[in-house]
Amino acid sequence: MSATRETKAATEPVIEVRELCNRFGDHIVHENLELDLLGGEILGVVGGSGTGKTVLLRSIVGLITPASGHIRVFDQDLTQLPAMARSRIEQRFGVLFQGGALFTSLNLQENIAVPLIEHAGLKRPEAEKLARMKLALTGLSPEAAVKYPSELSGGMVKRASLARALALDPEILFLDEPTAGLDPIGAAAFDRLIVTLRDALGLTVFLVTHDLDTLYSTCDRVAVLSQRRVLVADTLETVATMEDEWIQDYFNGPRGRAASYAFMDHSQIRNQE
Ligand SMILES: Nc1ncnc2c1ncn2[C@@H]1O[C@H](COP(=O)(O)OP(=O)(O)OP(=O)(O)O)[C@@H](O)[C@H]1O
Repeated sequence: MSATRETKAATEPVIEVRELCNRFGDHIVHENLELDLLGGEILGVVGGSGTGKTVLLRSIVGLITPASGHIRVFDQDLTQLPAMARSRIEQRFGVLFQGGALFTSLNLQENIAVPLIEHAGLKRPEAEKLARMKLALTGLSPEAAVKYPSELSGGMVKRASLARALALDPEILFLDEPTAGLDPIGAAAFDRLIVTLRDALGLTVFLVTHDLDTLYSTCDRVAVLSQRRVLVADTLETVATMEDEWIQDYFNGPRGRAASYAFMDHSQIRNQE
């Protein structure tokens, strides 16, 4: 856990994934995968390329139907629910996809107004007013609200996409590689924004990332995907000491050590010197 911010105690699981199997033809991605997401936590999901992090996220949010297994959210098994009931639960999710997935033909406030009109039944002027508030929440100015995605920097696109993910006041936020493509300063600012929003809005966050700085600066726990399952889900300190080749290369290779050192508090650094 980062020494730079206070840990908010995670409580009961809000998502329980059990015996999850996903396959594409002969290619088995997950086999009896088990994972809990605890209320109020930021859970980092890491693993080598192709280990199925995005497939796991997409299975939970309902974009992939698993071959078998159970995904219990707020004590209801999504794999057993009729479509309407499932959709009601999914409306409590906000998702930031890789690349942002904004509509290129709409400006930012129109983009964020779409879910407010479609799912919350708001009229366009109210929806766009609320959209501007959501944009402000993610640090974007009123001037940015009338810009089109092509007119924005990568960091602004990420913030706007986050504003859209927050449009319907979700309880659980899913982020797929939120800092990919951002420069280190933009990425660090985005990391801080995630923690601030989690604390201010009481969110629970499922965060897929390769970014070690993001893990150290935001996550309460880390889940490592390997060999078609979750190898371990625990605090960074515990995970980083596990005797597993990928974990050791990732957390204790040069980049991992640099990230860990950067987020240690100074007394820990002094004790090591
Ligand atoms: N729609 C699909 N059809 C066929 N195979 C798929 C599909 N979606 C994902 N896969 C395969 O499932 C595996 C896991 O993909 P996934 O995108 O979840 O990996 P990942 O861990 O998120 O990787 P990365 O870190 O590179 O983004 C990959 O081998 C991928 O090719």
